[in-house]
Amino acid sequence: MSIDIRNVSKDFGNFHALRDVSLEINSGELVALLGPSGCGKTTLLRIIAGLETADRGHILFNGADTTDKHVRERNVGFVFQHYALFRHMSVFDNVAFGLRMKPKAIRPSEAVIKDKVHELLGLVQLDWLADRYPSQLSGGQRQRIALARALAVEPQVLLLDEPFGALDAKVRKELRRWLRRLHDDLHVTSIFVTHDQEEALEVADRVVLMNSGQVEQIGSPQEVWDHPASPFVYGFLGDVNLFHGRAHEGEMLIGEDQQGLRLVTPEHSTVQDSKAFAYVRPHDLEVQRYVASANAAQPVSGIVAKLTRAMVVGPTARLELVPADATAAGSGDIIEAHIPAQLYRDQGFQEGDTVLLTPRRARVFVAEGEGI
Ligand SMILES: Nc1ncnc2c1ncn2[C@@H]1O[C@H](COP(=O)(O)OP(=O)(O)OP(=O)(O)O)[C@@H](O)[C@H]1O
Repeated sequence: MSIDIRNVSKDFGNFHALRDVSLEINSGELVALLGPSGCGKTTLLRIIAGLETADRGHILFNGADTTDKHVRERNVGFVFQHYALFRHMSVFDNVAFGLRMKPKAIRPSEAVIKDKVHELLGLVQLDWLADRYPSQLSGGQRQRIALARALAVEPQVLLLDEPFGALDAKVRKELRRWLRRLHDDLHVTSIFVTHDQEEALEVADRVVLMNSGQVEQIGSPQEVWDHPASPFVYGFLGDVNLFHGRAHEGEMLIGEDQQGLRLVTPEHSTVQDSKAFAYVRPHDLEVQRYVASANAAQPVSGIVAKLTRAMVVGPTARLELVPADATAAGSGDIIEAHIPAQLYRDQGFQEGDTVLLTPRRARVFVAEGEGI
């Protein structure tokens, strides 16, 4: 089932929870809605489900408007962060619930229900827990049972709202791999809400980045990671350093003229002396020992910084640095660089060293309203 979200807006009083959101989800796709707390992810999910109505816009399932369709007619399965299992029912009865609630005319026989429930419990690999009660399950097991229950009525759309949000990091990781495999087997059109970028990038076919009720970018995990469309997306997807400077005719200067760094930005070739920001991921910063030139007038091509802290655990050395020229980074900002631990040892770096930082890759954004 394809889902077409067309120009959906929703206000709560004076607050704009969703502003003109449009999005097309292909049949069988697994899409992640990703964004910070309060950006409108759950509201959008609830509107798709029919639990909430949009003030403006439409939701189409397979091209047909759902506006007048009750939540029960939409054939949607849900899984929420807080396991909504019935505490007084066994695992078996929880999974059977949706089937037993069907109108008599289409309700399967108890024998068919039994087979179906065991098939679903097998699918989520928990058949051996059929007789237990929810209180006797781990958090991860409860979420898998919640998913089995949602799948029991063969929904055409599966909506998952932070399904693994309450679980610890290790279980979350296991479950998201498991969810991906399950989706590859079943191909139910699924929308997955999360504020965890790693989760979204690992699980989804496409990621929808939301901010303040709007869609900032839609793309495959690779696309949004490699080509963030806005400073917000860059900052939201992973660690990033922000450098301040000015852009002019295809070049950005970070820091003071003689002690700064020039970045070539052909995409801003028409910009005239505008405030600009460069985003650089910690692993895209090259770190070298700094040797001051005897000729003070000779320009330095890089950012001179002091290594204030080094965490060398495992294969990566995570370095915290403070720029010598405070105008290069935001005032008081620490620069983060990640280099191979072996390189750190080979170079004999130590806390307190002065080093030269040069970005291998940077993304420059010109301040809004300035430049072209
Ligand atoms: N029924 C409501 N009445 C008033 N405001 C609401 C209501 N539901 C949501 N909001 C507000 O709308 C905004 C978006 O809420 P929503 O739950 O969609 O965000 P979210 O992106 O899912 O956040 P989180 O990750 O914290 O769950 C929030 O500021 C929230 O306070």
